[in-house]
Amino acid sequence: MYSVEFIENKLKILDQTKLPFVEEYINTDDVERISQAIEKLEVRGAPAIGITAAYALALSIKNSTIEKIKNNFYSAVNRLQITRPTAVNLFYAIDEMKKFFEENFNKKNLYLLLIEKAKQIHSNDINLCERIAENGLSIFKKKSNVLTHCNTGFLATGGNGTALNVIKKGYENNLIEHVFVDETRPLFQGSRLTAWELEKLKIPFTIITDSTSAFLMQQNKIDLVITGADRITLNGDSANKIGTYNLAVLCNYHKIPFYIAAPYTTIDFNSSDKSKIKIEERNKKEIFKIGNHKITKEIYQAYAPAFDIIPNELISGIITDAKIFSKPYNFINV
Ligand SMILES: CSC[C@H]1O[C@H](OP(=O)(O)O)[C@H](O)[C@@H]1O
Repeated sequence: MYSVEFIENKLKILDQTKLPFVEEYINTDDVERISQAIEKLEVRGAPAIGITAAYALALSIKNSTIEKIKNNFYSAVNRLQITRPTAVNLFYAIDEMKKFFEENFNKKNLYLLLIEKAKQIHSNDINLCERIAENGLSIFKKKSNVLTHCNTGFLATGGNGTALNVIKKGYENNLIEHVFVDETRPLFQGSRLTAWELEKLKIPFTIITDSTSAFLMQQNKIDLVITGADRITLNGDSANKIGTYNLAVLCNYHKIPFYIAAPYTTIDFNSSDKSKIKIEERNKKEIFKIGNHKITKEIYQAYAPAFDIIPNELISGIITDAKIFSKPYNFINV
């Protein structure tokens, strides 16, 4: 299974808002519909939205006349660029596709070439996921109880995932005792998506509320924490799902290793530190409801940042496709 697949000249998106109860797909070749799928988190996860954008850019010229190719392509660039601001993988993929478009603009079969480029970005991520998982094995000093936050499995990537793929590989090597899964409010990527993936993988897990992690740490029930990232700056400051900073601070207090797993496509080589990271702010209504069920009055004030920032000093190691980086982090020459 994949979060997204390119089949019969359309993008097939597994609608993650319907999981874990319904496996329903969005089949489309329309850039606007794909952009909305990213904004509504029907497809989500830093690498997955980059891959999705790459296919969308190829599809943007699928039925173009020669005269309209440039306008259609760059309109799609502009539309996709404003979908979600934090995951740098989105902008990495857009830049890769733009460069390829400009280099091959005069070629007759440009649409097919762009599709092949998008497929290359997709298959590259499949490979990066596996290398992250292999590199991550060394973080397990014994059979461990692991806590993770949000969703970082195949639903969030083009392959088998980042942090959740490290957990998968660890389990396959008899290094995982149990996985604690933060539900991850307000959109429940943990209790809906990570739980669904771990069920499929037959890995033992327990869902907890986001506020339970501290109590588990206090009882010495967590051996390590591993999460993903949406943007990592050159000095290792990292943005990830809201609530990750809480975990990093707790790990520091309880002397529990805190790891981040991410491919190089999540490293922002243009940003020196956390001051440069733009945090997506979502509609406050996402806090006021669970699914379609309202839980309080929408007239109330609320604040819904989708991510927070983990300063590099709280990160025990950053597991990438190249290796595990340690402090002091410096990704300039990666
Ligand atoms: C492997 S990247 C997963 C990353 O993306 C998630 O954010 P969202 O669900 O809003 O796309 C979360 O930050 C995960 O760590």
